[in-house]
Amino acid sequence: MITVDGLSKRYGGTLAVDDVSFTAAAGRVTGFLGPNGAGKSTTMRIMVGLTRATSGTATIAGRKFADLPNPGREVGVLLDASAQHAGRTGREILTLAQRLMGLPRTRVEEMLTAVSLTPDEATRRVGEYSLGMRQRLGIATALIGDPDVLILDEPANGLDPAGIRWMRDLLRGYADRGGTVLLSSHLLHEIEVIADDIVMIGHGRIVSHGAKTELLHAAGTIVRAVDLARLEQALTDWGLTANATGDGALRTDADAALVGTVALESGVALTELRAAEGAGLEEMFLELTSTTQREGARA
Ligand SMILES: Nc1ncnc2c1ncn2[C@@H]1O[C@H](COP(=O)(O)OP(=O)(O)OP(=O)(O)O)[C@@H](O)[C@H]1O
Repeated sequence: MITVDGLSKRYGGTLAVDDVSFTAAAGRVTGFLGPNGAGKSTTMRIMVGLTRATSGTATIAGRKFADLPNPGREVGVLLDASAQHAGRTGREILTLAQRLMGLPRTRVEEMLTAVSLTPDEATRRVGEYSLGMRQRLGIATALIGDPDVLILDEPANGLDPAGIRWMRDLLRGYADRGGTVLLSSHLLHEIEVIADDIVMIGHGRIVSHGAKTELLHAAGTIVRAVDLARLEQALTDWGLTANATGDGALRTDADAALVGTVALESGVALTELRAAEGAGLEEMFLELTSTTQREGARA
């Protein structure tokens, strides 16, 4: 289990991580989702002791990374697949990790097989690897010590759809055996496909956290009416919040039965009434992404 408690990181005038708290549970794949610059990498770097927090703590199974006696046996880490030594072969990189952690030599071949790097690929220098191959090698390095916890920053970058499916199955199996997985992505779809739980971060702050199924189903109701303005007024009069979706509908947090009752009482004819599956999470994420891009354009 990973526990992040009140974590903040300030770089000069930038509050990169702002009072972030969440847990990543054993047996679950937790997706850490946020647009570029949201604070994911900084949070993960703090978890593994590469960056010092301004305040707050991050612990793995109750201990700080620096206090773990043989960290690679407890936490598998992949922060930047391109940071591997370009002049070494894949097998050499895994052999170094195997020796450093005091593991049996057989682990190297086991890991090459687990991540589907062929014997030919294993003898090539990493400098010649595609990004997808580097990700596979990085995941092999993270897994070699048979740790209980995995921390992976954007591991799906550079993987093709088949590669993403492969990774999902690998992480699923790992979590089903009791492992804790925290993986980051700036793509909602990737997280939706892979994760059980989602922690969404924007501008350094957690904006949403929960089981994926709950987040996707807590999305409210989409409703259309012949007279949309009258329906919006009626919902507001009932103390409900209704927002225009931009394509001629309203989205409200009220359930469909309540929206139907309001419409009936107000004499408004509905043309559509349905649960807004997934839309809440997606809209929230799109909003975060667009504000980040607008700020990027201003900068
Ligand atoms: N070493 C640093 N010095 C100054 N500012 C930094 C440093 N590292 C990160 N930042 C800033 O902190 C904020 C969060 O960056 P971070 O890399 O954690 O985001 P991210 O969510 O991982 O984004 P990305 O997906 O683009 O890597 C950004 O505004 C970034 O510019």
